[in-house]
Amino acid sequence: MAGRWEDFLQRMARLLGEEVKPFAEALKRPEPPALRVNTLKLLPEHFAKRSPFPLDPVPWCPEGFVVLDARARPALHPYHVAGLYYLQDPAAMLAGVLLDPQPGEWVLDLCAAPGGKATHLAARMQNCGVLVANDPNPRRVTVLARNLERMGVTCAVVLQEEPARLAQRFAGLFDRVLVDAPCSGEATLAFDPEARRRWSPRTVCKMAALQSHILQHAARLIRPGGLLLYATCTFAPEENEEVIASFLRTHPEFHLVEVERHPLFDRGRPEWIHPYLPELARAVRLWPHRGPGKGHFYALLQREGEKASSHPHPGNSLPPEAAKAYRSFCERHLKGTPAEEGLILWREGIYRVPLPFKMLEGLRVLRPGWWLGIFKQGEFRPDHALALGMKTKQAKRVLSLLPSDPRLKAYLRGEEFPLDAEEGWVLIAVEEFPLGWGYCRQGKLRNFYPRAWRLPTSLS
Ligand SMILES: C[S@@+](CC[C@H](N)C(=O)[O-])C[C@H]1O[C@@H](n2cnc3c(N)ncnc32)[C@H](O)[C@@H]1O
Repeated sequence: MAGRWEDFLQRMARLLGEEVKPFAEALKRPEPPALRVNTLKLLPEHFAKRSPFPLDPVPWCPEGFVVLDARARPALHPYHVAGLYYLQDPAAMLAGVLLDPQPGEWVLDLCAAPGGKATHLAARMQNCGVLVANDPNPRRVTVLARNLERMGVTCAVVLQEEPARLAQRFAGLFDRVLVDAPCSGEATLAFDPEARRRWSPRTVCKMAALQSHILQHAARLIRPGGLLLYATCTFAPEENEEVIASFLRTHPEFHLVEVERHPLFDRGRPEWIHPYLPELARAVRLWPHRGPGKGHFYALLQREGEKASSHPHPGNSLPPEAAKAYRSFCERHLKGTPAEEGLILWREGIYRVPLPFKMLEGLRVLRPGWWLGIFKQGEFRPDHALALGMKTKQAKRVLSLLPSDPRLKAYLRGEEFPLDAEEGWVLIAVEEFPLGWGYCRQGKLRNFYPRAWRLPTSLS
């Protein structure tokens, strides 16, 4: 671990003095897993009652808990695939709390993959409004789409774009924007050899330039009076206070917002940069040696002015044959239609879009909205995202399994099993939480659990 780790600690010692010792120890200590309960599925207090693991609340996030049993493997529990929680560093949970998006708003997560913070934003919005979740990295954006799906997010558009292209298309439209910027990742240096290999003082400078570039485009996306949250998981003042100071110099229409402070929050450090800008103290620093998590920097900015106009509504453009097939599926298998407005047909998929589809023309779109199903040869076949975005009480036929039921693991491994039921689609659930679809025919359940999500057979 020598070399870059030592260089990093020397830099930090110049800032922190004696405090660098507990800081370095905390960075090296293995962190217990932490999870954020998905309030789209259940309330934190209800989860706490049924949790298979002992939990300790995260002090600044009502949905967040640290798992107290070091042997627990929450990623392998069926509640995880059912989207009841997202495994997330406690320090990262503060983004959703500080930005605090409201139902009905238009929210943009500009650097969203793999989706820890985006899924939190959607839950705070109660799936109501528009969440544009964007990441330019093609591999990471696929994981982002999958995580949004697993968590039952139905208000998201997933894009793979450069911030400049979004700024041209959506200028001044968003109520809140999150820039969880790519950074030198100093919070991960102790346990991530790849982050250590990449880290150097030059990387810090390069990342600072990229962060300023992203922020500049983010600023154009915010409506008057809207909020912009800047976040990093790194400690270097060059990537934190300096980026914000230079942003404020070139964007006088923004100011730093004083956030409600928890005793474990440290303030931003104006004294670590030149020229001295006292309001930088309004930023928040979380340190690994002072509370749970590996540390983060946050700065909440507000654009001056008042909201001027309301947001455009999506229209319906579903061709009649596709609409007929979708309705006939809903009549036969569901109690009502989960989505009536904003229906479109795009690349054989029927989606519920949260904004006018023409606003997405020419952009690299992964998901224009909630994927309801495929329309092919006159038939509608439900998609996995439909299952995860609905409630079991909305389906006519549900196979509800306990976590200990061997059929549950068989389902997650993609296996078929006998089922004595009428022919048709069955919503498979762990207790009352949907996991996916099966199709029952001739006493057997055909498995429609997506291949990419299946448990390896070795995990029996
Ligand atoms: C810190 S990670 C985001 C983590 C994510 N917000 C979460 O909570 O799961 C930073 C992300 O920025 C993306 N990124 C890299 N360059 C970018 C750019 N020029 N514009 C926007 N995002 C970028 C990376 O692909 C990466 O996924």
